[in-house]
Formats: sequence, structure tokens, C-alpha cells
Amino acid sequence: MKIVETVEQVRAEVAKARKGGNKIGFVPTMGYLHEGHASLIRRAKEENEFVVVSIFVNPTQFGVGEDFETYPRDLARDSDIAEQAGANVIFHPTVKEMYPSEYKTYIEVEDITAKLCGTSRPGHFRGVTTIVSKLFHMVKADRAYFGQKDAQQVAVIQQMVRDLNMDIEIIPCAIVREADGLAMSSRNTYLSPAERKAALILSQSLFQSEEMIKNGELDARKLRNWIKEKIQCEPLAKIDYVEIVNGVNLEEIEEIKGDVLIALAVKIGKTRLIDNIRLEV
Ligand SMILES: Nc1ncnc2c1ncn2[C@@H]1O[C@H](COP(=O)(O)OP(=O)(O)OP(=O)(O)O)[C@@H](O)[C@H]1O
Ligand SMILES: CC(C)(CO)[C@@H](O)C(=O)[O-]
Ligand code: BAL
Repeated sequence: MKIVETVEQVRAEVAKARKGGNKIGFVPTMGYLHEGHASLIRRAKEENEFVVVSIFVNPTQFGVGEDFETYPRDLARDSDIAEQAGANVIFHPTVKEMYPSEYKTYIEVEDITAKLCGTSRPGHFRGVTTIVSKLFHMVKADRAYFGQKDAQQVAVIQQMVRDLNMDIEIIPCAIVREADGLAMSSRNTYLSPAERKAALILSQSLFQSEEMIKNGELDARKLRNWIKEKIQCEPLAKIDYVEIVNGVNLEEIEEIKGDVLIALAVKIGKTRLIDNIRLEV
């Protein structure tokens, strides 16, 4: 596995692989890899001969007062995990390589970026779509792999790819969880032992909602209130949002029917965590 830092180098590696007749799979990440990322890399390697993983903590998707500076970074550890999972190249550019001082172009998807995480992180998805489209132009993959843990991010990127006729297939991948249900996330490392326990409130409320739906609860407003009340019982938790929406257009729904996404963002102490479940009812 090679680690490269410049656009020119990653283009050269991909061109060589393409010349050899290989399909290219791409896994964009912000690093500090865990089993969730590894599952994306393994899937990419199953479906493509050559896999590029990008590791870049993208400043334009962080708001003022968010954790851009403190976001965990460990390239040595990441390269071991990526290599074991089957990556051929890690693309690890500097901020200057991606955003030179004369940089002026941004990509913005409207409407679905204003809901859910977009409400509490204004500008976040503009940063995500800008960096992802830059990476797509650099890597020119056949397929790109994204985790459903960031369900809104997947919907936004699929919208961008459709709207801009990008020639790449987006593959959403299932959420990987710890044994006790907590969705894996690089930000879990911020949690103290007490917060780590309290963080279970996210997955537990989602799993119990799924049971309630199976037992016939189809009123979205009632279910949403129930989830909120359950989370409010956890003293270390502060709700950012709990939403029950259509899984494709993220429009709020009244009746739990069809493609349903229950998505939530909750602060546990100072750490903002997200989780969701998507169901066909
Ligand atoms: N638990 C998980 N299961 C499946 N995919 C995941 C999981 N966690 C992250 N991913 C996916 O990995 C890709 C890179 O995500 P990122 O590097 O931001 O990791 P993260 O753990 O989500 O970090 P953060 O703490 O910022 O939420 C994204 O497509 C994301 O959805
Ligand atoms: C897609 C992404 C790598 C863009 O910076 C990031 O938002 C992430 O890690 O999910
Ligand atoms: N996985 C989403 C990246 C972010 O929270 O900025």
C-alpha cells in the first residue's frame, strides 16, 4: 500500500491501476479509522480491484467552535487498518493541497441540506459536497462507499451526483456497531467512561422504536415524543434533534409508512453523536 499526499501522485496511481484494467473503489474518510471504516474498505475491495482511501480532516465542513483542531489524527495507526482491510493507496493531502490560498469554488445542494444536521451545523454540507466533489475529480473512481451512519450525508451526495451527472456509483453501507449497540464513530474517543455508558441512549431508543413500530405504532409524532422523553431521562444527554422522515427526500412524515428514517443527534457532555435506523414499513 502506498501513501501519497499530492493530487498529481494520486492521479498517477489511479491512472496506472486503470491502465491495468482495474475498477477503482473509493472510500473518503476523515481518518482515525475504526471497524466502520474498515467494513467500507473491505466492501470496496470485494467489488473493485483497486481501492483508494482518502484521509483528510476537511476544514470547510467544520463550523466555528466545532472540533476541527482537536479531531483525532493518527496516520500510522490508520495505515495499518487501511492496509489490512485491502486499501491500495491512502491519499492524505495537506489543507494547502486541497484549498490553495486563491481557492474560491463551493458546491451547494439545496433543501435537504437545511434539515436535520444542517440546522445545527450551518455550512457543514456545503463543505462536505465541496470536498467530496473535489475528491471525486481527483480519484475518478467507479464506485464510492459511504456509511449509513451519516444517513443525511449519503442522501446529499446521491442528490449531488444525480444533479451534476457525476459518473460514479454511490454505495451506501450498513452501520457497524459496538457489541452493546453504540454506532462506531471516531468521536466516541472523546467520551469519558460515564459518557460512554450514557451514549447507549441513542441506539437503545432507536432499537426500542423499531420494536414499537413492529408492534403497530405508526404515529410518527407519538413515537418522536416517546424517543425524546426517553433521551431526556438520561442526565448526560442533551437532544439536538430527533426526526422521523422519508429516507430519500428527508421530508417529515406523519404516518410511519414506506421508506422511513429515524435520525437523531444528541450531545453527550460536549460530544455530539448521531445515529439512525432506516426501515421499510
Ligand atoms: N459505524 C459506522 N458504520 C459504517 N460506516 C461508518 C461508521 N462510522 C463512520 N462511517 C463512515 O465512514 C466514512 C468516513 O466517516 P468519518 O471519517 O467521518 O468517520 P466517523 O467515525 O463517522 O467520524 P465522526 O466521529 O466524524 O462521526 C463515512 O462515510 C461514514 O459514514
Ligand atoms: C465524506 C467526508 C470524508 C468528507 O470530508 C466526511 O464527511 C466523512 O468522513 O463522513
Ligand atoms: N462523518 C461526518 C463528518 C463530520 O461530522 O464532520
